[in-house]
Amino acid sequence: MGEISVKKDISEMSLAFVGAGKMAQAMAKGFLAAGVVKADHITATAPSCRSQDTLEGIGCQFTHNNKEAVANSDIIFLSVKPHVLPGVLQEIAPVVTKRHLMVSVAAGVPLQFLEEKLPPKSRVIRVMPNTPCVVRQGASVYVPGSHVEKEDSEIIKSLLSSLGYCSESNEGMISAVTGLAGSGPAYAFTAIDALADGGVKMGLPRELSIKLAAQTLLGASKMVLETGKHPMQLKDDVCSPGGTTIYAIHKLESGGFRNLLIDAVEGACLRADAIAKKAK
Ligand SMILES: NC(=O)C1=CN([C@@H]2O[C@H](COP(=O)(O)OP(=O)(O)OC[C@H]3O[C@@H](n4cnc5c(N)ncnc54)[C@H](O)[C@@H]3O)[C@@H](O)[C@H]2O)C=CC1
Ligand SMILES: O=C(O)[C@@H]1CCC=N1
Repeated sequence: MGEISVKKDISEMSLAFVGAGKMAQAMAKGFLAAGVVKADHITATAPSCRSQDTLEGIGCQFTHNNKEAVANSDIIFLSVKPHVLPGVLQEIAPVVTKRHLMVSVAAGVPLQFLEEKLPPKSRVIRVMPNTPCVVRQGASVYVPGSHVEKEDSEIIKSLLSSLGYCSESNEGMISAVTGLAGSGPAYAFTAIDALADGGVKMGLPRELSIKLAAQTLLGASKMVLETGKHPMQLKDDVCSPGGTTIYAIHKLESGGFRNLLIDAVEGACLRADAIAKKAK
């Protein structure tokens, strides 16, 4: 019953994205693809007109007026860059009321900072999404702030679940989530491009090479999620004794493949922590 009534409510709610860039567009398109929000219930704001055509093209409203967009909406996604957020919070704070559920997707900006810049008792949720939510294969985590009610969390969980995997977490984990899942699509895109380069080097046409690389990562990911088997067991199943794969794995290990990926997640996580320190 809870889920049905929450979904019914959401379809009547109005959403504003303050900041109309890549993350906002990915989420807006994902929500529309999922059918959880009506296009004309979404407004996005930005100082320039760069994303106006794209957003209006999918039926959303676009404006340069942050305060007006906030004042006229129920759920506000703060989707500007972290360094822009303090100024935006100062600008919109006078129009934020009990009506509003404020949702920040900004990497590294702590809940305490957000709550301090908004009126007392503002309902604030911190989310770390990723861009694959545009195809409803996102991976996101949300952390409720001090004044968030159970129904607020349910609404956000329902919205984010429509974009892919989502779970509630605590703020101590969010930098690590950022390093792994928020930034992670960029590692995967780089891996796909590099694998495709390998195919091209060995004579495959570029288009086929990219398709094979992307589908191979997609298939491997689905096997991990759907079989429940450990990734290393699945890896062993591909490595025939004395076969081709174990020669490739040896190359990857010699080049520090795992260390590099661990370093990548750590690097992004530490950067998120550094942004958080600056916000204090
Ligand atoms: N791109 C990604 O994969 C992810 C981004 N995020 C977070 O999402 C937020 C936005 O990132 P992106 O979309 O990548 O950046 P972006 O640069 O594509 O978008 C930022 C948007 O904010 C607008 N903007 C700038 N100043 C503004 C102001 N004063 N008022 C209203 N809008 C303003 C820009 O015109 C632009 O539309 C960041 O805080 C980032 O940490 C979180 C997870 C993943
Ligand atoms: O690179 C960034 O800072 C943002 C946050 C996570 C993914 N993109």
